[in-house]
Amino acid sequence: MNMEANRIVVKIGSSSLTSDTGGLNVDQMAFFAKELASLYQAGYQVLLVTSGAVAAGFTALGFESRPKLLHEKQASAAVGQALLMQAYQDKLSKHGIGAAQILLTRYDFTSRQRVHNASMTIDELLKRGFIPIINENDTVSVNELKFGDNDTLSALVGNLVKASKLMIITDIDGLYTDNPRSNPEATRIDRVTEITEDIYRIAGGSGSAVGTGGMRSKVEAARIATRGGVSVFIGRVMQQGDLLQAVNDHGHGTYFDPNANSNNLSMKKQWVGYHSIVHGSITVDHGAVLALQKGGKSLLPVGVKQVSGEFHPGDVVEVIDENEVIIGRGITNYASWQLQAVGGLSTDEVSKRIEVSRIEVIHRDEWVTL
Ligand SMILES: Nc1ncnc2c1ncn2[C@@H]1O[C@H](COP(=O)(O)OP(=O)(O)O)[C@@H](O)[C@H]1O
Ligand SMILES: N[C@@H](CCC(=O)OP(=O)(O)O)C(=O)O
Repeated sequence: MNMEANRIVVKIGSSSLTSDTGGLNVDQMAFFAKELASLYQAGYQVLLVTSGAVAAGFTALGFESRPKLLHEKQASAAVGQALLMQAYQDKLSKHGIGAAQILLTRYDFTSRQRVHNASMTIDELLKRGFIPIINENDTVSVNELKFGDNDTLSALVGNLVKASKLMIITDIDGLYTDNPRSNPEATRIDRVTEITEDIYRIAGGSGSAVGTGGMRSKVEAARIATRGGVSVFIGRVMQQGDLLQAVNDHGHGTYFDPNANSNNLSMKKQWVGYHSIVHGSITVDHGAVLALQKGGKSLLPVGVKQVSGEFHPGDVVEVIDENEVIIGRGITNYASWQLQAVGGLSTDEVSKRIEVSRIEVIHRDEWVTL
């Protein structure tokens, strides 16, 4: 087993750690600490992505239910994050394991230098036998509190550390054909080999009273992680030993196979596809869509129909088809004004009109299909 094959990212949602009325469920925290310890003792390097700061903190601040306003949630997280870490440190120490806090924002992932630094810190902690405990830096992170995206965060972390598995632990034993809370006829899907539009559709909207992401954001996380070559489990861990069993493919939940074509996306492609800031968009014709999606080809000016936003060579742009569906992202070699002038023209025509360092609008090595 190489180092990365040994790495497991476990994501635990608010609903598993806190009560519906807020506040930490200390017994649950002790239970999860034991479950994490069992992975650790089995020889895995364990990383935890935990939610629960807002849910842990809002009652202490005097709110009766999860607050709605951003600054109220941020204040709750400031209180709750400390409680959360204190509880993890306390419970993990009973198993002789040290806990380290890492708070990240989506913005941190947009900088390759910050990503690199986070990755080096994590490596060092793992080398020294600590469990990195990661949460969104809620007090400064606007997007997280708007979208409750710790599911996405766990996928980004899984890809960043090249984990072999991402275990998304929630209050339900997997993805069902419909929300089982509203439809008792719904049945569980045990394995997903490809995340299709249908899978998204059945994942529906957001979930419990304390959580925010719901099943949809978990499926989205599964898509990002499987795309990066990471196997994903979404499910429930209730009895002692369940987590290790789930890691060993016998869990109560849904397994998502890693994308066979992912070839473990390089750090650069991961950054382009999932972390970078998009500066504009390029609409392309049907032929270009096929060339990019199926043919593994570069985007040439001839396929460009429309350009929006202002961007420069080296910026990341989104590519959309004529129905405005996003098909991927890549690094552009053209400025937006250049592309506006030569979109739709043949390569010969382009070189007669403007000077660019590379004739491809987006080179296939700098392209990620989404
Ligand atoms: N198709 C589905 N299958 C399973 N759960 C679903 C589905 N659609 C919606 N849900 C809801 O998603 C919830 C889990 O999401 P959430 O409450 O955000 O959990 P967490 O706090 O663990 O992130 C479930 O409790 C369930 O109500
Ligand atoms: N970072 C936030 C996560 C918010 C949240 O509820 O997320 P989740 O339970 O994963 O849907 C927190 O710690 O409260």
